[in-house]
Amino acid sequence: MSRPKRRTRLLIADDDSITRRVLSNAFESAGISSELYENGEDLIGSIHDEALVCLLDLNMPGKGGLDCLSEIKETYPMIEVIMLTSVDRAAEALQAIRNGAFDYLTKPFDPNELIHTVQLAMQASQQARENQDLRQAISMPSQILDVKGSSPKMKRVFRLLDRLGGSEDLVLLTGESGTGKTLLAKAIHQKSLRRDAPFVSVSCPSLPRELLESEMFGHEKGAFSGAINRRLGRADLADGGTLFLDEIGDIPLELQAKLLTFIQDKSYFRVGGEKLVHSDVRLVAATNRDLRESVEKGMFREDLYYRLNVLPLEIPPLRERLEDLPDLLEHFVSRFAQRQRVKPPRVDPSVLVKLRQSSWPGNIREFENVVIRALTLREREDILLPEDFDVLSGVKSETQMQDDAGVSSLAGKRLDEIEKAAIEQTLALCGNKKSAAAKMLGIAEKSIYNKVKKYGLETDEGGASS
Ligand SMILES: Nc1ncnc2c1ncn2[C@@H]1O[C@H](COP(=O)(O)OP(=O)(O)OP(=O)(O)O)[C@@H](O)[C@H]1O
Repeated sequence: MSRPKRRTRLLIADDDSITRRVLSNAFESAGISSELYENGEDLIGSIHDEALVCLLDLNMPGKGGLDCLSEIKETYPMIEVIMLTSVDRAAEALQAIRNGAFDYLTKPFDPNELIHTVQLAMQASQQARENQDLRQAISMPSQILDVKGSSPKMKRVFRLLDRLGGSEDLVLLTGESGTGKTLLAKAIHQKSLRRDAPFVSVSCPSLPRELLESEMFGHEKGAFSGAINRRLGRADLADGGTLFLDEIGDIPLELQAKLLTFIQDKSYFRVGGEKLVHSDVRLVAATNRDLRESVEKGMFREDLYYRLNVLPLEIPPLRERLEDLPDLLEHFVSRFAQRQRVKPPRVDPSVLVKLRQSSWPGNIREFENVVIRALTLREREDILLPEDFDVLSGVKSETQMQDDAGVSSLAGKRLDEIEKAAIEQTLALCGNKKSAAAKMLGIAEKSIYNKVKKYGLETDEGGASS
């Protein structure tokens, strides 16, 4: 899978060709490529949302720098604009700052100042985008959640869920990967009085400790190199709603004390901050680890374990509730058809007989993926047949990498190629959930993030929240 080529991040408009050349050479030598335009109209006509910074000559014929600035800020508020001007027009440059420009530079340019200012503006723009991404990670609970299942084990879960929804207490969801903990966390939120406020999730193991702390609790400007602005954390963003702490069993030991205080008082310090911040959140946590065992191994604080374990809710693995398969199958078939805007195919009764034969180690996530694959590749439009699921065994043997045929076909291959293919296929099987894929592959979640980066397997998966 090759990544799309990144578009140029710095756009420059100046009607003077010598200035354009000087600027372009200076940035080139600093490793920053730029796009050059002779006037403001051309720059505005070519601007794109991957641009981080625009350098605009204040005094261009036609559309001047100030006009361009207001158009850019209106359409792309996160692109930073730096004005280029002569010393005698400083008053106009100040007006530009008041209108939202990041800074201004006077001709002749000092190359170091030029590059430094552009780098700062690029960081600021990137930071603004990250903050926006963070806001988008908040899923407003507008859709009705379809939690399926009619097995006695799921009926018990639903009964408990009804009782828990009304309470404000922390709920701990436990269960294997793919059993539906995230979906149930959202259901708990929807059943609560906080349902119209945000549901915000944070995935504990996907980031190194420092970043995770900043992701959860935010940071103040200057907290560490690169922290050029205050950044809100997920705890801030969940104010009034529910904060879902996914994979809490993987939270680094050094952060557990801060989390304990947060759970008890709902207050915290942003990284580098001195003011105690309060957020009115309801907490739901999830783990697929045995936390008791982690406590015994010294990897999890005992006080935090007791604090979390007040309202535990165990979600059973799919193999213990195969009675749910018909409901789940019908659900995924009709959802698939809805999304494709087609009539759902009939399901041959022997499909279920076949599906019952698996133990579904990847639980509902695996089941969902298998059903979607079968629907996509099915022979006949009007009916889903057991043969359409033959791909099922193929997928399994690839991911388990256990069967002899698989092993012999690997002989002589480069190890990194095998690793890349294994990761790619397992991610596909797990709906691009890195945590689930890491578990299946028996590697730490941090490693899968590193390897995905190394092999260029980045996808559109829901960032830190998944
Ligand atoms: N009871 C259910 N009814 C319908 N869909 C379900 C049900 N349970 C899970 N799913 C679907 O299965 C997929 C996996 O569920 P989810 O992400 O909630 O699992 P999880 O336990 O949080 O996994 P992980 O531990 O790996 O994060 C999702 O697409 C979810 O919508």
